[in-house]
Amino acid sequence: MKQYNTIKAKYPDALLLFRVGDFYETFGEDAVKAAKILNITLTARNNGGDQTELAGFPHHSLHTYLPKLVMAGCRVAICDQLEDPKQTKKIVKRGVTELVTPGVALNDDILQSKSNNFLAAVHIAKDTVGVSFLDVSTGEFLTAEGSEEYIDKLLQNFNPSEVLFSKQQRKRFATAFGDGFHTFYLEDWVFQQDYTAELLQKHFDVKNLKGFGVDHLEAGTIASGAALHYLGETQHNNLKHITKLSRIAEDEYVWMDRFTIRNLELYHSAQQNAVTLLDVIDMTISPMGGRMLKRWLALPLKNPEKITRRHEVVSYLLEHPQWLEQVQQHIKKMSDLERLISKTATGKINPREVVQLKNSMQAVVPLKELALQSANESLRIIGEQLNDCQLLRDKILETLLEEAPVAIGKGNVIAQGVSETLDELRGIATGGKEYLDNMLQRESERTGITSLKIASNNVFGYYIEVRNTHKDKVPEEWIRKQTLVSAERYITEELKEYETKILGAEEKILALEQELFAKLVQWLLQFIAPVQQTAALVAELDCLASFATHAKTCNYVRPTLDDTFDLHIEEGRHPVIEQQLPPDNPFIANDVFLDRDNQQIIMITGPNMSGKSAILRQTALIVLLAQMGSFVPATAVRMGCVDKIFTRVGASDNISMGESTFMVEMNETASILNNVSERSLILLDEIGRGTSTYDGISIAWAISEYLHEHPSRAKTLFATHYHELNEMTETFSRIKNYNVSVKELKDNVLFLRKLVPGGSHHSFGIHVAKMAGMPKIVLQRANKILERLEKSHSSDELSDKMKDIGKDELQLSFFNLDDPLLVEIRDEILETDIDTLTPVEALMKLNEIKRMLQRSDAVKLKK
Ligand SMILES: Nc1ncnc2c1ncn2[C@@H]1O[C@H](COP(=O)(O)OP(=O)(O)OP(=O)(O)O)[C@@H](O)[C@H]1O
Repeated sequence: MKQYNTIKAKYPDALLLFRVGDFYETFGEDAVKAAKILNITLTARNNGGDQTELAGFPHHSLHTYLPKLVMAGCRVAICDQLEDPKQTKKIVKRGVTELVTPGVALNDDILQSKSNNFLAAVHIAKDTVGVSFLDVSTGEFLTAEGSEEYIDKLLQNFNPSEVLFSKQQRKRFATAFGDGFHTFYLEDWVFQQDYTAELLQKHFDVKNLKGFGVDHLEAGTIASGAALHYLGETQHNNLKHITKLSRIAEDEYVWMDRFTIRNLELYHSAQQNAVTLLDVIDMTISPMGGRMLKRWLALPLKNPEKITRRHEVVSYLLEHPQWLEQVQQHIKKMSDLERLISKTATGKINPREVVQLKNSMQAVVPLKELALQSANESLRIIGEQLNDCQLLRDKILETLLEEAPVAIGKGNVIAQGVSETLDELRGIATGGKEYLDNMLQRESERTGITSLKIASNNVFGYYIEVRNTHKDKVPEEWIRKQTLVSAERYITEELKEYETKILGAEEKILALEQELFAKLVQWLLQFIAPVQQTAALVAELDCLASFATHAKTCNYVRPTLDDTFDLHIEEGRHPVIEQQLPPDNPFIANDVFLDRDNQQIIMITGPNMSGKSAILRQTALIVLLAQMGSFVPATAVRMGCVDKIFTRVGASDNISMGESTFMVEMNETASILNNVSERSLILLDEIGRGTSTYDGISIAWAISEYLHEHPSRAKTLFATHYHELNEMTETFSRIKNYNVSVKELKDNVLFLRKLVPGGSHHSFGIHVAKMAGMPKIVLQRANKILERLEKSHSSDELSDKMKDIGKDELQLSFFNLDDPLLVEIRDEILETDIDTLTPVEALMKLNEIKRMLQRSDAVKLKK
């Protein structure tokens, strides 16, 4: 326990897996935690008078248990035996060989093939924030600097598995970025400029970081240095695959804040099992392609030339289906090149994986040829840059056996002809066995014992076995070693001699194979950069092929980019919803036209559930897909590139997320108004409904007016229940009213889901309340009130009608219901003094009552 305690003291924050013989053991609090997470037995043992908890598992089960511990958020220190217990009489030397944390993992069981596993470090400086993202499993190392909002967006995009910051910034981090991450703090001195710069320069073997274009990002490089420091702390010292530090160029990508990313459900959704855009569009074949697609989705391009180049390739692939198929066939043959080469660098690659590396690079040969032959220039450039690393392939081919096993140390790894010594030893090992066979035959003939057998076990080594019936024929010089029920086992001088030779040879073979394999892995290190570059190009091809496949399957078209500020979508569809509707309920396509001169802001009114949000979101998704380089779900799209996408959803949609409502909504809307640009696309969904009707309308009105008057004239879609906003078109020339049409049936509505010009006059909340199962009596009453109020055009008429309704009449049985909102609605109606209201105010009051009914519906549904 003394040795355990010394080691444990060095890793107080980690769960220590302590190798004892064939087991990994945990003790004390670690054992309690491990037993709970792994569902293994917790026992206790006496430790010098004290009881210590103990839980363990066989060492070969590490790959099953380790991921569970790490995914539960544990940092796990693996303490191994550093010497062969057989070779020492003292306590075996032990030491931590790896510290696995959520953000620093190389284990295939922990990593997801189509997702990066990023470790992030954040450094909050005086007037900026620096961030770094490092995936030790692929070698990607990125940095950026900017406002808290920007860093927050990047954290959302890169979704790191672990985030580091300094001890003194613990609170600031939580305030700025929330508590949704696995976090770990490092001592403050790590986040010092001198220390981190020196660490990075030493790692990259450079005098300064100018070559990476990041030297001006002080906070960013501090964060990067801290991430690198952490790798050292977690015993990851072979990091040759981290070959560069790249800047995330903010100005190259479309800006989307965390709210937009979440609201558009690009790659994660607040609802469990909800289908995301990535789920729908991802048709990549390779893990590196999958990871790149996710990155492209998080960082859509702004530069029209770069986007057009991707569109051109997708067009080419669609026009040449055979070419596309062949490309995909070759990519299919490749393993995860990025992770294989990272494993090579970290020394964690096994023989079978080295063969996979060779076979993957082999598939690059025909891929390169295909790309070079293509008539598309971008593809030819990819072809030129693809490096099939012939030297690497030849060397692996001649060094390793094609069927090399996973485990080194069990033989059959190194090919014939690599080492003369190895071949000789193999000759002895197999020749020795042959000799034993000859000996068996010779001794059988000499002794006349027909059932002689030569075998071996761990205790006696090789022996000759004689059944009891032949015992009397055994020669004198044989030495008896073991007696069984029906046989005796003997050894002979000759047998011992050959055994030594064979066993010696086998041991030497294994040691030599290990040595030769290690040498090969070392030699492979020179190929890190070309393999990484090739992997990135294959990933790019895979993404473009995925766009083409998806475009074909789902009938997407190529968008046309121009340098206008327009957005013209003809028959646009929502890429996710259209996939989920049953065949008998096809998606209804809609046109959306926005520009800066005539139709800058579209007010979309329409009943609940009519499809307003779908139109807003599909517009953003079409723009995003186009700027990623993908084709789009529409019949035609012409657009100027967008530089920022803002989405805001009125607070009541967020109630379920438990956010403070109206304040959040206003804060977020304010941030749009402060950041809006000429090329921004703004989607506002029911903004203002988190407060009373009067406030809500006023705020929605003021926001729309601001956007209209703002010199940026940013394109805006505003979905709202407030029909009052339709009046804005009279004053503001670039605001246009549209509504999502419905057909009114006798006592129901039919959703046509078509966006048509003009405002709408009802919100049909009562119909939706009916659909949601509101008690009939409530509905009847609501309809009656609605009908009378809507017929009223003048104050007098309205007040008469309201008087007509009569307060006594409102004392209905349905108000005895438990729903506190219904009681609130009743009070609202009873307290309304209709005589004091103007017609508009009376109508607003009515709307408020309707909205309360809808909210009541929401409460009911939630229950
Ligand atoms: N164009 C369409 N074609 C077919 N189905 C659609 C279409 N648009 C929306 N839907 C379906 O209608 C449902 C409601 O749409 P959506 O959430 O956009 O309505 P909404 O008008 O925003 O409602 P609310 O005002 O209550 O938020 C969607 O979940 C989808 O299943």
